[in-house]
Amino acid sequence: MTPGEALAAECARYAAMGWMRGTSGNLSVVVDRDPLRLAVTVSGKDKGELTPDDVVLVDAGGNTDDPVRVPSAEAALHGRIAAVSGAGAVVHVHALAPVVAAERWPGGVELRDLEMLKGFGRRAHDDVVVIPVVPNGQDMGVLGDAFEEGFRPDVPALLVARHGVYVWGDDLYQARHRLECLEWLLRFTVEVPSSRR
Ligand SMILES: CSC[C@@H](O)[C@@H](O)C(=O)COP(=O)(O)O
Ligand SMILES: [Zn+2]
Repeated sequence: MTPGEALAAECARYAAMGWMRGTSGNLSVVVDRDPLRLAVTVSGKDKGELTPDDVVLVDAGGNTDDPVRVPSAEAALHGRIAAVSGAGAVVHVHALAPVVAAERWPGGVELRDLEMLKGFGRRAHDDVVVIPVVPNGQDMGVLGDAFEEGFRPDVPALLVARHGVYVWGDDLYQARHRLECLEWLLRFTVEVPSSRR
């Protein structure tokens, strides 16, 4: 499967889950490590209707020499995440639970004692996972700095307040499973009162 085919198929899956409403969200895969180059989804299109042609090659700063296609407005953050974490794929969606969780716990969202943590690469018990939260903004350099400041190699996710969630992994498949588990974990955390957790 080409990067374009894989990214379009993955976007269709997330869109069907209601996580890419109104053209929101963007996905990328690393196609070269040195220098870093990524295939990223184009900007502004309905992510549930992408074709394999709707991806752009960008450098670590999100810049492209493609004369036609416009890369995601958030391509530079994908580049920063891939560079810092070593991930092979980065996914960003606008699911609601991550944003509600970031709103309630702006200093970081704590997760513990839940079986689904295993799907996020952590232990179900005796392990506390804190998902970092950074303020939203339109400057990807500022967002990237905030991400890097709170980066921990064992937490492959970032919540952007009043915006959405980024998750990464070795490939799109691992990133998907981490995202699906994290969304479940955050939904549980916002819906169950702290006295019951
Ligand atoms: C509903 S607009 C959302 C955008 O501003 C942005 O946050 C987003 O996720 C998609 O941007 P895009 O440039 O299409 O990749
Ligand atoms: Zn977004």
